[in-house]
Amino acid sequence: MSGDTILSVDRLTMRFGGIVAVQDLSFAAERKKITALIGPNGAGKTTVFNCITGFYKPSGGTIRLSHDDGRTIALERLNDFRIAKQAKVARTFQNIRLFPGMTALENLMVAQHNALMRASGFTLLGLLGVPTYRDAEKRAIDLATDWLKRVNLLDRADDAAGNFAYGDQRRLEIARAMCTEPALLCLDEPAAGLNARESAALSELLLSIRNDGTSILLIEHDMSVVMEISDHIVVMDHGVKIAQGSPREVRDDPKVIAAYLGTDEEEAVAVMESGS
Ligand SMILES: Nc1ncnc2c1ncn2[C@@H]1O[C@H](COP(=O)(O)OP(=O)(O)OP(=O)(O)O)[C@@H](O)[C@H]1O
Repeated sequence: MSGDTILSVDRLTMRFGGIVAVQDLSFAAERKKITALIGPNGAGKTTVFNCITGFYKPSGGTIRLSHDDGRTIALERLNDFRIAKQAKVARTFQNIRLFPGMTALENLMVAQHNALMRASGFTLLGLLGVPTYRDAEKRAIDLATDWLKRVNLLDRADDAAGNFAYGDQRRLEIARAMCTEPALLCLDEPAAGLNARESAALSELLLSIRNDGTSILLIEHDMSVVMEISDHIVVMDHGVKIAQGSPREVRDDPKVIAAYLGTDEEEAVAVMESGS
């Protein structure tokens, strides 16, 4: 793995009975960059995410995460809880999974549960008053407040997340993932259901997260977002990688256009229009 690589996927294969959802897929994601995984419906993108984040145990291949302190973690051997905690990989889902009855602030505090429990020494006495716990709690509130500001939801900190507009929920979900202070942020279709103005705000938010030093792996169908913010794009079709490169390289690749044309004309037009 090179010094700049944070995630290295090597010959990843995932079978469901007779279905081969992902076959011998290899790619790398660079540190402090945005890597997009694109492809037509059913290409295998979410399956790759589920393997990286421990929701599926791959049928074959390796997934290595390298931290900037030199530690390398074999993700395919860990469950989802350990991948989040030890490897510091956070993810969002295609379908929003906030706690709808909790306030925006509470959603961001829950994300910091691990750090708070550590500070309590995992005891009730710790929770009740040890200074390290109080310091950790203040830090958690400060971090949550910072993120609410960054996603323009500070004035709604005390409102139930379930009452938020769709675009606001999407941004809150990203803020919640960022409150875990991830090394790698995996976003599964963050622009789904957003209007053009919300998509533009999302692009800006993701670029600012990258510029602050977090590596991002992105699945996205909205080509205006993908082409604008990605540093590197990996294209899948039918479970295999068919192309990779910069947005310009991928946009001009006839294999990519053919893959999109073969399945969904609207998506193909979107790919080509982003290039004009
Ligand atoms: N749990 C599962 N059991 C059986 N088949 C599955 C499972 N998950 C995914 N598949 C199959 O694997 C293939 C890839 O699906 P996947 O959801 O990874 O594609 P995708 O590229 O994310 O698609 P989309 O863009 O529509 O979300 C599909 O044929 C799908 O039906």
